[in-house]
Amino acid sequence: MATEDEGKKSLPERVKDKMESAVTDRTVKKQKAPKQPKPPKEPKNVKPPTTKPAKAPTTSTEPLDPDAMFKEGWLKGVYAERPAEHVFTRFPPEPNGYLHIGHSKAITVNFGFARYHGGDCYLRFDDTNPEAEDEKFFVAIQEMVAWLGFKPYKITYSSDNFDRLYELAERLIEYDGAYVCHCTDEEIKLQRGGPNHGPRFACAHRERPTEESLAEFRAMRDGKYKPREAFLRMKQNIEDGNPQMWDLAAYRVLDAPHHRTGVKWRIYPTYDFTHCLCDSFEGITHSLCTTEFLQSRVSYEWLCDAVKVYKPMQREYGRLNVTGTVMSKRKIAKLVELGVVRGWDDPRLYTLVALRRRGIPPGAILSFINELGVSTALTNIQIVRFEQSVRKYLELTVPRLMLVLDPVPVVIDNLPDDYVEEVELPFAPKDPAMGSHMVPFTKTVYIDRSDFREVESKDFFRMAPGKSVGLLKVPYPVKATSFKKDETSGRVTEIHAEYEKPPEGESFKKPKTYIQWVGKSQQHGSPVVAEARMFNPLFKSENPDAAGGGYLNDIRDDSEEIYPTAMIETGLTEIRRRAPWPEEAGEQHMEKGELTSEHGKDSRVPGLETVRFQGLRVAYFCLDKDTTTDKVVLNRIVSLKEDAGKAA
Ligand SMILES: Nc1ncnc2c1ncn2[C@@H]1O[C@H](COP(=O)(O)OP(=O)(O)OP(=O)(O)O)[C@@H](O)[C@H]1O
Ligand SMILES: NC(=O)CC[C@H](N)C(=O)O
Repeated sequence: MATEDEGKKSLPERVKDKMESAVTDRTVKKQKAPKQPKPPKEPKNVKPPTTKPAKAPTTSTEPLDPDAMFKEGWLKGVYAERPAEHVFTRFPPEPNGYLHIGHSKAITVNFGFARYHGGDCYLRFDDTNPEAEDEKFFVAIQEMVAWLGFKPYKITYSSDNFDRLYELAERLIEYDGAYVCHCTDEEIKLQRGGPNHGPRFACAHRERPTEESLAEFRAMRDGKYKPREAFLRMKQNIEDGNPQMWDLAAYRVLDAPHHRTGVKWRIYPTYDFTHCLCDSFEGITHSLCTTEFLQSRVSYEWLCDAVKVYKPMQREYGRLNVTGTVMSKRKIAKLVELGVVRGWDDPRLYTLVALRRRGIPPGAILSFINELGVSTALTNIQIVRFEQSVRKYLELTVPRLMLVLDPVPVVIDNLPDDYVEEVELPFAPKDPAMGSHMVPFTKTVYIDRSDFREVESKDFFRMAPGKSVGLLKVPYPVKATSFKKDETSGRVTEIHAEYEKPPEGESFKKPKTYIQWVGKSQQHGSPVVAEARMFNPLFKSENPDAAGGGYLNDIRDDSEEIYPTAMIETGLTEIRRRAPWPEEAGEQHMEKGELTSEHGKDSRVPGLETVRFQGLRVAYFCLDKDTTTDKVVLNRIVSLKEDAGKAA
């Protein structure tokens, strides 16, 4: 039976310790400072950031130092530029969709950076676009941050600052840093100049008196204008080569109630006006975002200076993009609408809810991001590389048991009808500390159809008539003697065999191969019958969007293969009881009842996807949320080897 020796840590626990130390307080380098945000001191010597990414091991199975991405490379350089006493970062999603795998990089970078430096990270909902926002996304985003093992210092909303932002907008007008403009989109396009439009030029509104702009801005606020009839523009520097300085919009009129402020506002601040100021209000020391905001850094700094507030430091890292899939909200919505996938959490998608449902442990995602390292370069990663990283993580962590996907009964004729021999199976052959469990070896056992051949051949070492094969952990081999077939389908329905127990004192020839099996014993509750869902990539090509006819024409027919009568041995009961085994940072959070969404029936109970195991010789699996008291449903997390998973 499984040992529960608390004093001595098992291999997975040690591995987990190593991998999770990025998300626990144990490795925090400094004592936590008081939690009041305060502007940091400027560094005396500003060193340029290095763009060397943390080194990822290519062949080693040793887990990488979980803090590598902060200790080395670009993020090390970012800290060196501003070695703040108390680091404050923020993760600022727009609450307009489900997070995807790319966001896990942003979460790990921001929360992880703060934690590594003994600081804090805000979860700030960037909710300045009421037309696209929805309550369900607020919950889903919080849940994903917790699932990855992070706890926000505070959950804030850009909209919390609407009053303060409005005041600063008036101040900016008074400082002659903004004006109310009535130009149309077409006029603005012309003003911006370019090859077909001639030189850049300012519009007439730019020079209107500040009192007039102030009055017009108040009129915008009070409902005088309809959307697009007026907007507040920052008076930046249209001579600058950077388009982010060409008098960007600061406020626009919108006819949409806001989920938090209701109908109080008719004008809403833009991203360019809001983001840097919210960063400033929260005392953010390092505002880490993706490289598409590189040019925005100039307007970010300009605005903080223009309204004379504390200026955080924005730095930009490369996005994480997974190829061979689609991540755009609109495209995923279409797949859901057309019924190509089961929902936003379909295990073939790369949303975080989908990865969770597929059984990917949160620690495997953190470890993957850490392996990739952070630099300013865009990271394009193939699905197979992600899966390889997950496989490596699971290999070191989850328990094993026996499962047959497509079972065929083997009747061992020379055993008595009621024969039951309890056979001990370790949960992790290389790690005795994970313990073992007993499985019933019986007169009828089930093996996988692929492990039997009707005609034996020299190069086949599994079960065939006249050939001996080992059943994992069963003391002696079995030899197939005959088999029955269904004449219509041509499928083998039953195999007969002999147990090759030698006479007392005689030795026996060890078989070349051992195969997995599941015993048949009602008394032991064996087998457990399950529907196994085997997932392959959803798309045929690396770039589904470029496929002829677009991504909808690139969908594989075999992206999901179902084995309706897979069989699992009794070890599942213990793995279920102990789940999550090993414990995962974010999944522990769930047990503490910190989540609020509808995930599972009771969000305080770890989800079914935390019941993970390696089906020996088959693949890594978890329980799917479709599992009920009457039916077990399995998801294949990843195959055991890369090739098996790629079979197209
Ligand atoms: N692929 C990605 N890789 C790394 N970080 C990302 C990625 N996508 C978004 N982020 C970052 O996550 C944070 C919050 O994202 P937000 O939801 O506002 O982004 P987005 O760009 O709208 O995402 P989407 O890809 O869904 O359009 C931002 O700081 C953003 O830069
Ligand atoms: N600076 C940022 O991180 C940008 C966040 C913002 N919510 C966006 O993606 O548009």
